[in-house]
Amino acid sequence: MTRPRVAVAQMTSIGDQEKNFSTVSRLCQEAKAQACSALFLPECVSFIGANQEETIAAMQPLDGPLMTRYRQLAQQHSLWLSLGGFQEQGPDAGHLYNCHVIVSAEGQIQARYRKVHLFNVEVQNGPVLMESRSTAPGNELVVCNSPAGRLGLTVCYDLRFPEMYQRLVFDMGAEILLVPSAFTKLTGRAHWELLLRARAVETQCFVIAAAQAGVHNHKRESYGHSIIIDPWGDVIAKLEDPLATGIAVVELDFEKLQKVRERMPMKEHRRQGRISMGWDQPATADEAAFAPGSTFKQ
Ligand SMILES: O=C(O)CNC(=O)[C@H](CS)NC(=O)CCC(=O)C(=O)O
Repeated sequence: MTRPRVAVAQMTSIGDQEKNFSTVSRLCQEAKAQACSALFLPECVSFIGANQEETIAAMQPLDGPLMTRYRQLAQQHSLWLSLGGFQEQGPDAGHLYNCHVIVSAEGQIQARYRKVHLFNVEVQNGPVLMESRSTAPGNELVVCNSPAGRLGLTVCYDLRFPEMYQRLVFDMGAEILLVPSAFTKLTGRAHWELLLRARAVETQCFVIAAAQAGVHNHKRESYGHSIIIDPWGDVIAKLEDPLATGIAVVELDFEKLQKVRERMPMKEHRRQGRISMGWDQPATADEAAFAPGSTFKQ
């Protein structure tokens, strides 16, 4: 059985697309030097602005010059890239999509997922983040085949909405759940690893979570702790320094995934759609919350 070798990245994006691009370029070299077939990068990989105006000014369509350069980078290194969050030109001049893009080793866009759950939260003793002021939500679930396995795409705050992961895995066949993030320091300390391991255990999937780390500007600081978890919930890779820029490399053991799923066949045991909202209510059909939008192309 195959054991795809993959890398999870960690970085500190800033308000300078050129500098972030050269950081990613360096991380690609490292991943290639360690014989990886795929590199997973965090949310806001190409840019983190100091305010919403800067972020809006950074947005580009996926066929624009910046994404074209990231596609060339993937091709040059013959490496699959998960660009965990790209400021994609949105539905109007004041809104972008927080877009997770998968690029193949040939430099083709294989899938794009627009973040569904937007982070409008006043973190206690932390920042006030109102993502929906500048970001329009997506409304499609996306899975995508890759040499590493079948990927389920999500972004950051989505992590707190487990029903989405259930559908990506049990209805759409994902084997690796991606959660590229820019978690705040405070919420990260409290919930990051707990939630990620829970998603891995309850879906029997690998979870790959590339994180933004450290100080981006005078207002933003991220928790770091990029991590890869296996389908039993074991942590199999993390950055030695939870705030450093770099990668952690691991081989994904699909035999273990198969064993975990065989020994506890949760997909078969699932009774979604056969339970009612009360003892005196009839069981109703499972209503689709999202339109499945698989962009699987292979
Ligand atoms: O603002 C941008 O440039 C890009 N978007 C983000 O960084 C988003 C929204 S502010 N961050 C999160 O979702 C953090 C979630 C989080 O920390 C939690 O769930 O606890």
